[in-house]
Amino acid sequence: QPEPRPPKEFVALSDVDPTILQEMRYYTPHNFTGHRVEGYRRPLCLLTRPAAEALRGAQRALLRRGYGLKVYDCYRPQRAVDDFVAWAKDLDDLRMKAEFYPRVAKSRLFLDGYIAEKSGHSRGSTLDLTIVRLPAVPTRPYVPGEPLVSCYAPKELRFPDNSVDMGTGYDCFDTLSHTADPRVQGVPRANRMLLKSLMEEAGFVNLAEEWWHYTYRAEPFPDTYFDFPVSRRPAP
Ligand SMILES: C[C@@H](N)C(=O)N[C@H](C)C(=O)O
Ligand SMILES: [Zn+2]
Repeated sequence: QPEPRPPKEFVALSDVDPTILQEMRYYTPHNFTGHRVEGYRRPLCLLTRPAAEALRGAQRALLRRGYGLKVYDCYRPQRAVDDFVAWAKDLDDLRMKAEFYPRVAKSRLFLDGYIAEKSGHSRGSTLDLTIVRLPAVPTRPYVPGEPLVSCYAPKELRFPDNSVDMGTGYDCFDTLSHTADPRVQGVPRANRMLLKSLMEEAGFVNLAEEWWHYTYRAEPFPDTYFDFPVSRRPAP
């Protein structure tokens, strides 16, 4: 049985805006599961065309200020979500807890809204992203088994990320990641609010539990959860 390919309404973000940086975490073991997630065949950001074009608008506004966007996750196949669900059932696998959910019980991650069994990402118009000061400083790869540092430690102690300081790292499952958490003040709060205002201006809506998660309001597939793997469309 041949694998389903991306429908024609989906584009590679790099074809729409090659200036947006990409660090596709679920293609790598540097994520809350500690393994490459099912369905990520390539380190690619796929989105529906309207969402990608709207994102290009936000990027243009940011480039004028000497900053740019970096995406961590875009379209996420349902099989990847199912992989998250299977991982969550194994309560003994706490490999990545010390970095990604030090204060939250693994059994609470779905209940507390940090991961969804039916995710907007699978509809193709949701993405996780941050802001990077340009020129972007190169980052190093994560080495499986290396000592982990909490995602809410001060930025200089966390795993290196060329993102501006958002108060926590990406996929930090903690109330400190709630976009409007009052304990986050000063520069990190201003950075979150800059991302929020840019993204809202471009037509996206934020998830209150995660400063990095946005959905395009006028998404073309509001009821469809796709399951094709992350790979390029064949050339026509
Ligand atoms: C897992 C995290 N990056 C995320 O996207 N969470 C939301 C709730 C989702 O799974 O849709
Ligand atoms: Zn997300």
